Amino acid sequence: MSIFLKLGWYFRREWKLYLAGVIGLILTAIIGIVPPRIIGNVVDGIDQHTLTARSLTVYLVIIAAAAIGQYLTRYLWRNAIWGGAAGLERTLRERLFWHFMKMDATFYQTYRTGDLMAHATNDLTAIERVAGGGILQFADSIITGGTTLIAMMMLIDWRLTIIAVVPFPLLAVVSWYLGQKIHVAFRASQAAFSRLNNKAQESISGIKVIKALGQEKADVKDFNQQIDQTIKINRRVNILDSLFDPAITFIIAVSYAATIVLGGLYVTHHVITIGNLVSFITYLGMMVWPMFAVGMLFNTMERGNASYDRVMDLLNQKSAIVDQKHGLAQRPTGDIDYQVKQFNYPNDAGTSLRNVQFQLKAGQTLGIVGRVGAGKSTVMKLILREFDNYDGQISYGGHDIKSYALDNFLPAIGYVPQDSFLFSNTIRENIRFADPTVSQATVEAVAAKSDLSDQIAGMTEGYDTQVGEEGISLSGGQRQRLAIARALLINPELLILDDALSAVDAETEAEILANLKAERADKTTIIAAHRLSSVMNADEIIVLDAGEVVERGTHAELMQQHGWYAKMFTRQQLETKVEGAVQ
Ligand SMILES: Nc1ncnc2c1ncn2[C@@H]1O[C@H](COP(=O)(O)OP(=O)(O)OP(=O)(O)O)[C@@H](O)[C@H]1O
Repeated sequence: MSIFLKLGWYFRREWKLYLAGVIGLILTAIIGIVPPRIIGNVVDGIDQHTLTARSLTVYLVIIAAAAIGQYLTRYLWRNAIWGGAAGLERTLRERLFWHFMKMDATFYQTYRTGDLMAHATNDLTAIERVAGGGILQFADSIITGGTTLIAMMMLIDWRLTIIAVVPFPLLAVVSWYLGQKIHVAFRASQAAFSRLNNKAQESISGIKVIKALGQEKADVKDFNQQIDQTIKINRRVNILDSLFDPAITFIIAVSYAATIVLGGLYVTHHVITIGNLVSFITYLGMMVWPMFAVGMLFNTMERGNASYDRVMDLLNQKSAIVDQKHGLAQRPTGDIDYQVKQFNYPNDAGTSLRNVQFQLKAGQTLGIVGRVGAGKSTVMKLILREFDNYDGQISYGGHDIKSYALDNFLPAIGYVPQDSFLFSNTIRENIRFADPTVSQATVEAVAAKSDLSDQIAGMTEGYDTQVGEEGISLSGGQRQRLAIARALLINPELLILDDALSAVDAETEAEILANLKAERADKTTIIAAHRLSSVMNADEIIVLDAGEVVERGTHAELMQQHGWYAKMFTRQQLETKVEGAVQ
């Protein structure tokens, strides 16, 4: 029953719809009493030779009117209750999707995509069933069952009714007992489905790697094991499910047997007429569905309850990134002051950044270099507010970045990581993703700055070329350039290129960087790169090692320090020369 309380907020919101549904159900139940009673009268009329053509016609008209009445009332409740269920599904889907949009990087590190998809599909369906089928089963078992019972008692015989309902409490006990077990089993089954979903999602996304490493068989074996495990867990739900129906059938059979024995005795002793007994047995037949409804209701509620708890577990997860209620509503501009004393990734004991400090005037360029895993991306992630749990302060335009409203802060930053996500859409739509209303001329201008125009011109479909899922039909370099064009479209105050030109050749990279310098004279840029020539023109370069700044200065200053930068730069220059000579 608790799921109805948990969904109380929705039923209160949609009370008019549900009231209409319940009224429809009550009317359907009341009208449903009429035909069996009429049939009983007809039987008595035949038995007592009192049935006339006129009374038969009246009976037929009443039955026809009852049928038409039920047609209308059924239409009323179906529309109302199924409409209500669809509304709940919509509300929960929207809420969950919005929640996904707001959650932080830690959330996505904790939950896997397949798991989240399972919550958004199977679990929401189970909850929706409570507001549709569940309400119907609840109302049916109480309204139809109750009305029929009253009719049996008032219109036929109360003693016979009591005998017929003696086995009913057994149904409540069985339903309650199995319902409890189903709750636990169904939660486990949904969790198993999540794992399976996740496995399928990961295997499909990673199919190229699986094939390249010849792991198809091993992966199929792993998948089969997960299927077996899921089926094993589901089997328990099925067993519990299949215990319901026979229990109900058994209880009904006992009721019928008792009714026929006692009813037969009453007829022979003239306590009730044969017509009454026929009506009574028809009413008892009408009790079958409400009794099944009781069983199904427990089942629906427990499934809905288990799924509701799972979805609520997700919705109750709070993002660690707090968007200030009355955050600064302005676009960040001006100088950046980065002062991070220490940063550890959540759930990671190691320190990822220590004493990283730099100041960047509006329009300047900062280069960040260092070996693999030195902390270059981490420096950027803190500016992008992926994590807020650092010791220190990062200011933009004189204000702590945490004091800006996220909706104003993030759109001012153009972030291009090494592997940008592209949507399965056309090149044009990917470029103007941040503003689908911009003109073709604007799209072409940013494509030109990213040195992508010639490449697009060479494609048969040009800007209408579909890039495929995650941009699969483009080369690595084309994907990177498209991502840069997409970031440039918003003319960001701060452009962050996180190894975003690693897949293009040095010459093209130099061209793109020159374009950016010319176009973005008053805008700030941060470039992290492994190829040191990418940052040699920066106003300041910092060299990171194990999360700490070990060298800093301009290119010329760093070359004079004869440290990691100077050594690396010389080596890379030599490699370029050797490559050039070989070609
Ligand atoms: N989400 C995360 N959770 C825990 N640790 C992380 C996370 N992301 C990165 N790290 C760790 O933080 C350290 C710095 O990683 P980061 O990605 O900043 O390095 P990087 O210098 O950008 O490396 P690369 O040159 O390979 O891109 C690494 O040791 C990495 O394992």
